[in-house]
Amino acid sequence: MSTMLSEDRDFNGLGEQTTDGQTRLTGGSMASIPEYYAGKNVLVTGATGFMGKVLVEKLLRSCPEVKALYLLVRPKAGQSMQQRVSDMMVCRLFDRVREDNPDFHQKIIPISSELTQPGLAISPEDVEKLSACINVIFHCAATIRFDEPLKHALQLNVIATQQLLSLAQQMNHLEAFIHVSTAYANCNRKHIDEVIYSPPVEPKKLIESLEWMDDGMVRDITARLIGDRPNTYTYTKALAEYVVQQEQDKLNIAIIRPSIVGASWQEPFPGWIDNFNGPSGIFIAAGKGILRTMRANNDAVADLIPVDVVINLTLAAGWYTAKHRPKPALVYNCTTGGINPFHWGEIEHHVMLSWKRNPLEQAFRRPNTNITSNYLINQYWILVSHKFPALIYDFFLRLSGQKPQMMRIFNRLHKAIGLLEYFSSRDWEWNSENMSMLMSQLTPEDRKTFNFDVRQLNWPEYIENYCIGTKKYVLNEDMSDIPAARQHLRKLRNIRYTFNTLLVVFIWRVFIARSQMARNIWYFVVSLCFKFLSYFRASSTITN
Ligand SMILES: CCCCCCCCCCCCCCCCCC(=O)SCCNC(=O)CCNC(=O)[C@H](O)C(C)(C)COP(=O)(O)OP(=O)(O)OC[C@H]1O[C@@H](n2cnc3c(N)ncnc32)[C@H](O)[C@@H]1OP(=O)(O)O
Ligand SMILES: NC(=O)C1=CN([C@@H]2O[C@H](COP(=O)(O)OP(=O)(O)OC[C@H]3O[C@@H](n4cnc5c(N)ncnc54)[C@H](OP(=O)(O)O)[C@@H]3O)[C@@H](O)[C@H]2O)C=CC1
Repeated sequence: MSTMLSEDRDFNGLGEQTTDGQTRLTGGSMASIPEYYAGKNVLVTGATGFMGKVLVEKLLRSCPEVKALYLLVRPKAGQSMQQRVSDMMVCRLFDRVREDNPDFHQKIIPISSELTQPGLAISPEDVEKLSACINVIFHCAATIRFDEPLKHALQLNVIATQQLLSLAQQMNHLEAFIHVSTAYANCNRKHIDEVIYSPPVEPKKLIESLEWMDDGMVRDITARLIGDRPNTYTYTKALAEYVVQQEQDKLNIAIIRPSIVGASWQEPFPGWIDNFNGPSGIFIAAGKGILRTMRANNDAVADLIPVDVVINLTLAAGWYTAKHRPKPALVYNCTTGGINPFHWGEIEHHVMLSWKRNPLEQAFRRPNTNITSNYLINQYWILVSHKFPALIYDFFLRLSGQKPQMMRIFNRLHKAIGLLEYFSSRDWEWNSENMSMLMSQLTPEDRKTFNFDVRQLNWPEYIENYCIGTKKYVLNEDMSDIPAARQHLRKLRNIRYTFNTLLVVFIWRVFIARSQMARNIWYFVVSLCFKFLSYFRASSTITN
């Protein structure tokens, strides 16, 4: 890989590598990223998802001469694919593109596709159209659920990728195929290089075996199959990388491996986020005062990466792959830990600070989350700070004739944090040399427009914008309501003080009623207080 890199660096804008490994001199300086995408037809899968949307927006905004974006979209939840794409384009994420070019939607061509179906359920006419015009593919679609049944995860993350690769081979003008993987595809290793590791099993054999098994049988063998990986997601993403690698002789391929993708850092505006995945749901649950404890290692690196950084790198990788056609295919570990590390303990601190400054509306309790790596301590706080308040709250809901709901919310939260704990309790080392190499290949202008230099990332500022982003864009809360949210937190504090005082008095009353010793202590403390009071009164009378 390192030989490959140095060879690539030598091109430095002077030549291109052809598919048969020959270097063809182009004799001039290399086109910038926007110049490269000008006039190109780009195919995007997963465009309605978190990262796909940001990719579409950035491509339209920073490469305004791109010819067309073909989006593979399925109808969902009673909405046609056309309706879904129209809804996507009116969302706030596209405000800046809309300002620059109100007609940007004309460049977007939705193609009906259900990736889990044979042939991706693309009509023959559309296949013909795509085969004739597509220049670059960005494959973002995947199931990212950690509890996905193996068969479905395999269908979408592996088989659909295989089918897309077959389609790509029919495309006459394809210059680059960019596959979005995850930095955790090989999370069973501590140190992860920018190489494709041997798959845990030959994907073809697994696909054939699972074909005849019913869901129950697959469920029974899933744990054995995934082995030391935590879920079917990371397992199938590892298989998908291998499947992509198999085609590297026929296509110009790159694999992007982002770590934990968070809200945007700078673009299109700081803090943009639209989902509860990964840390976002945790931050929100902490801000609402629901999450009080979670298992995480304070000193482990929290490898968050802003979504705009990932997308800038992905677009740059598309440009580089098309121009240089590196063989073997390059893998880009898109991570922050080795360059600008930040730890879960620091994240906790800054998230709490941020919620103090910009509280969420209608919090259940005052935000106060603590992370611990100790299982027993965590279980204790779950009982005291999650289950006990939930029981009391549900009891009052029942008394007032309403349906109890808090315990149900906590059960869902516990399921979610149970699935995330694996990632917050360990740390990994990723080699990210290719990210640095790619940066060195950009023109100074592209380095600004497609910035993925995470050395400049100021974590406290980023975390604050991230929390504000979840408030504004996920929960649709208004920033002007912050004074009311603060007032609500003060009310909660007073309720808590009153509750604690009543609890102490109650417990003490029970003790006094039952124990002579408790009564003696009580009389002793009360008489001591009286003595102090009369001493202070006497001394203040003398000084007056
Ligand atoms: C404060 C300090 C803290 C510091 C420590 C922080 C530690 C953080 C650790 C984060 C580690 C993240 C690691 C990720 C690593 C892999 C990265 C990737 O490659 S891949 C990327 C990572 N991949 C992932 O992150 C996927 C992980 N997620 C999953 O696998 C599943 O969501 C699930 C199994 C957790 C829940 O399944 P299920 O119970 O079936 O629930 P559904 O999903 O069906 O959602 C139902 C509805 O609830 C909504 N909602 C959801 N959450 C929340 C919330 N917290 N609240 C409120 N609402 C929430 C949801 O929007 C939906 O609404 P609607 O659409 O119905 O209106
Ligand atoms: N988010 C993260 O933290 C990370 C994500 N990644 C990778 O980045 C990529 C994008 O992730 P992200 O944007 O967060 O994921 P999302 O869940 O937000 O988006 C997934 C996309 O895939 C599409 N999709 C899912 N199933 C099908 C199907 N059967 N047919 C057609 N389209 C389908 C979804 O479409 P629909 O709207 O119709 O459901 C959606 O557009 C994935 O490959 C993921 O592995 C890697 C590291 C971290």
